[in-house]
Amino acid sequence: MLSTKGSVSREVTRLRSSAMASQKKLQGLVAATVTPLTSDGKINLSVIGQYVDYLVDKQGVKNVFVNGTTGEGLALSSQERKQLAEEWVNQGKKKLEHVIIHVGALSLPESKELARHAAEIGASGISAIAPFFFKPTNKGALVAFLREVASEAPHIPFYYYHIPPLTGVKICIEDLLDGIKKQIPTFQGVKYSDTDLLDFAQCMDKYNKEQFLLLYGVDEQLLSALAVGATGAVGSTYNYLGQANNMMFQAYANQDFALARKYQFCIGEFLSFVFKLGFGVAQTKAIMTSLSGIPMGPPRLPLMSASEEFITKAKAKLDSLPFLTTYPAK
Ligand SMILES: CC(=O)N[C@@H]([C@@H](O)[C@H](O)[C@H](O)CO)[C@@H](O)CC(=O)C(=O)O
Repeated sequence: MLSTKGSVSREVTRLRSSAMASQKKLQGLVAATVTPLTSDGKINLSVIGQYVDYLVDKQGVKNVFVNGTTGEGLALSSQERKQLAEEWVNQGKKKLEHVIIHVGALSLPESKELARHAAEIGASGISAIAPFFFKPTNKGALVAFLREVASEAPHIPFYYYHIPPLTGVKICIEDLLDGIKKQIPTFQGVKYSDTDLLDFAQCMDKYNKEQFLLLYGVDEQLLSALAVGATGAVGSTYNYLGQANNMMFQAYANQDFALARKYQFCIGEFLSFVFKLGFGVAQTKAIMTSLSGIPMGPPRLPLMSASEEFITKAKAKLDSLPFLTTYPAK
C-alpha cells in the first residue's frame, strides 16, 4: 500500500517536472506590465484582454511580468494582486507564452500565499524581490527567504528579482547563484534590474553549464547585455517599444551590429529625453495610454500622475523618431 502511494506520488512529481521541462523556453522580450486603474483608483480588470492583444499584435511581445515595479505590485493589496494575476493568466491563455507573477512582499506569509495562488491559477513562473524594510544582510538570509517562497510553488520556475536601486539589497548575484539549485530546486534565473554588467557577465560565464536564465532589466542598456550573452529581457518600455526592441534582438542575432546599435541609440535618445523630464511608473502609464489607446489610469499614491506637459513632450519626441515606431512590412 505504502509503496503504491509512494510510486503514485513519484509519478505525479515526474509528470509535473516534465511539464515544467516541456514549457517553451522563456526568451526575448517580457513586458513588465502596468496595472490599469480606474480614475477613482480601483484596479481595472476590464482592459486586460485588450492589453494582451495590444502586446501580442502591435508589439510582438508574448511574455509578461505582472505585479512587478511597473505594475505597482507593492502598492496593491494581496487581493488585488491575486485578481490581476488571475485575469492575466485567463486572458493570456493561447495568446501569451509566459505569464510570470511577481509575488515578492515585505512579509513572508504574504509572499508565500501569493506564490501558492500563482501556482494554483496556472502561472508560468513566479518571481520575488528581496524584502526591503527588514533587509536580508547576507546571502544565507536572502536564500532562506526565497526558498520558503519558492517552495509554495514547487512545480513552476522561480526567478529572483534583483533590483538593488529600489530594494537597497546589494547581494552580488555571482555569489548568490553558487549552489542555489541545491537550496531552491525550482530556481530558474534572475530578473536582473541593475547596471552592474561586470556581475551580470560573470554570471553568464561562470554558470553557463547551469543554463540559468538571466533576464536583463535595464532597457537602455539591453544591447550591452546581449553582447555578454543575455537571451531575454524584462522591462517597462517593451510595453510600447516592443517592436523596436525585437528588431534590435533580430539585428544582433543576424550579426548586423550597426543596425542593432542604431536601435539602441534611438531608444536611448528617447529615454534620455524623458529621464530629464522625470520618468517613472506614472509616466510609463501615461505613455502607454497615449500610444495604445487603452486607459491605464493614474498611478496609486504616493505616485503622482504624469503632467500634460510630459505627455505632450514625450509623444512629440517619439513622433520625431519614426525609426522606433514604424517597421518594415513583413
Ligand atoms: C527601475 C525600473 O523601473 N526598471 C524597469 C526598467 O524597465 C526601466 O523602466 C527602464 O529601463 C527605463 O529606465 C524594470 O527593470 C522594472 C521591471 O521590470 C518591473 O516592472 O518589474
